[in-house]
Amino acid sequence: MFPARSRLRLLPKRGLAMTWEIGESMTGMMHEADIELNVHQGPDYLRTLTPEQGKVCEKVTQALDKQSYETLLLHGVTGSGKTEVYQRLIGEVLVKGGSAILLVPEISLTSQIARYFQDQFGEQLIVLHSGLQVGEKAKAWQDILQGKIRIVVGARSAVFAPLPDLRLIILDEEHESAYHQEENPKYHARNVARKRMEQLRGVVLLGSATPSLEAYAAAQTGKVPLLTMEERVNRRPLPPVEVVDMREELIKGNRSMFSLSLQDKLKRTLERGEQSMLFLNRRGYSTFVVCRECGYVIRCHDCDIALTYHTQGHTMRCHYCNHEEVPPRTCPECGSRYIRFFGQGTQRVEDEIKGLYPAAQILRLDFDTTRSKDAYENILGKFRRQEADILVGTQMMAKGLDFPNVTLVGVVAADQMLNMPDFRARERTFQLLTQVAGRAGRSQKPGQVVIQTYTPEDRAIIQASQHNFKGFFWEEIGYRKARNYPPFTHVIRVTLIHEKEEKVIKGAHSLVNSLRQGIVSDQNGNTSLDILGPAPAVIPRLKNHFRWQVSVKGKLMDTLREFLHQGVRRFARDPISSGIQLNIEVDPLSM
Ligand SMILES: Nc1ncnc2c1ncn2[C@@H]1O[C@H](COP(=O)(O)OP(=O)(O)OP(=O)(O)O)[C@@H](O)[C@H]1O
Ligand SMILES: [Zn+2]
Repeated sequence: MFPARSRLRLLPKRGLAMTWEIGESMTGMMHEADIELNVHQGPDYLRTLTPEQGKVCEKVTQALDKQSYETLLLHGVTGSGKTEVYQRLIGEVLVKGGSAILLVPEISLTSQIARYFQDQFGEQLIVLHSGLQVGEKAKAWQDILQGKIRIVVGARSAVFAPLPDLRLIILDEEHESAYHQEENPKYHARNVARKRMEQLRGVVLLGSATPSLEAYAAAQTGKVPLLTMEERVNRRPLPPVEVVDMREELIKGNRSMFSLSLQDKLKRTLERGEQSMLFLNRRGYSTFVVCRECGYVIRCHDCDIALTYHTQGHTMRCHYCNHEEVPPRTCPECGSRYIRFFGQGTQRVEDEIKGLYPAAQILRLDFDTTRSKDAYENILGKFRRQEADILVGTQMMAKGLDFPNVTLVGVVAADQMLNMPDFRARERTFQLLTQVAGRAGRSQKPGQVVIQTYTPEDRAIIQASQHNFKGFFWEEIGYRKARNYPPFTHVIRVTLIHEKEEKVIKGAHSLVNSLRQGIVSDQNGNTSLDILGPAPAVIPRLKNHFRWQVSVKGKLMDTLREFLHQGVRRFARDPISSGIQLNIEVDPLSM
């Protein structure tokens, strides 16, 4: 039923003992030593699908057979074996003469997938990503066009791969914002996939353990069929998650960035010779203001967005509406003097671990250590080969990775992401925590997870610690509705960019005025459109240019587009607008 594989090769060590079907014809071709190995690690394509995997494959195959366009959403918990499902489906497509694209959000994940698929697909598969040299890329496209390549695995831009007879595009980790290209040409890989499959009457499969609110909402309305895998492979349990209240650590006199519990678990994991992963949010470009005693975070009254602290001017600002306040000396909630400006780096985490466990081998995976071309692969490769005990990193290592020896996962500061100045901050936090927790205990050894936070009562943290996606979805969707945020509305953001700050500020105000003129209200003064700002952008100054932003929000995209279009035309007639660069983003993924 599945394509014969062209050559025999043993898989890299996975250390999994499970039920394998070993085909007769195969055992005959192997040496005894190999058979021994394969009882444990056999070729992937010989795996027996779990009943849940089987059902999902069946459903998608039916969609493929219809030869009409369809998008399906696969919600499968971490470690439920989505990769295996993708492999079967692609095998299926190949047998029927088609070709397929599998997208992953980050380059670092392509090699793991390629390794997983290599034995079954061999030379018919290619990994495409923006890290390829021009020559390599040109050669790859030629091979693709000539039909030598039938499967493309890659990051975002691989969605454009010109495969003949394209039948299936899979987006793994569909919730990831990396699928959205923010620079010109702006696009979202999901939308490109959809368009291509509409034209070719094929299937788009979105997969994730933490689907985006948008995708899951579409599934709830019945627009997109929902497929689920609720259990991990071999019924392994999801790891228990301990939420540590960092306010109490302070009371205990522990000023380290690691709670006593996390310190203890790290030590024991090291002693057992197992591996740990420690997560931190990406280097903070925004600092929020928190009370270390009660966990209170200062937010904008109108937008419910964490205020961002600016050293310059010693002030806090809302990046949606530009509300500004002086940071309080004492906590408005509990009166404590422990008001702090928050933002920590991976480097500090590494240093502190070295202090606590001098013998531990530590690897760091973040923006700074992965600038060179092969850095990701090198670091992850070392960790996979168990040449290090602890991997410290940002969310770039949160998803998809499958390391059997990782039994402890620690989230150093869950609040860092929760308090990003963005209405999606809570959704992002839930996704990150769930994904991160999903890295632990994926093999026989049971895993455990520690989440450190100043706000253990936050619903994103509670639901993630209970692995409760549905619970989180319904709470969050209610919040979005109450606050009129997407997916109930659309947002278009205009960023004004110029060398002179004064000009940008004047321009931004002029744009708001121009937009206001276009607001039509009903007899009761209600309008279906909202203007947010002007306010400095989250990154207020970039490459020596000042940046301010104005956003418009409304229920209907067409109305909103037209409204903005008219407003920008009026703005263009104001002399202040000359020379100001406008960057317009429709439904931006970060705000
Ligand atoms: N049918 C199966 N039988 C045995 N092992 C399996 C089967 N399917 C998958 N596995 C193994 O289970 C582990 C988890 O699978 P996989 O990495 O595909 O999970 P996932 O659903 O993609 O998780 P995540 O969302 O965390 O990336 C892998 O080590 C994989 O090799
Ligand atoms: Zn505000």
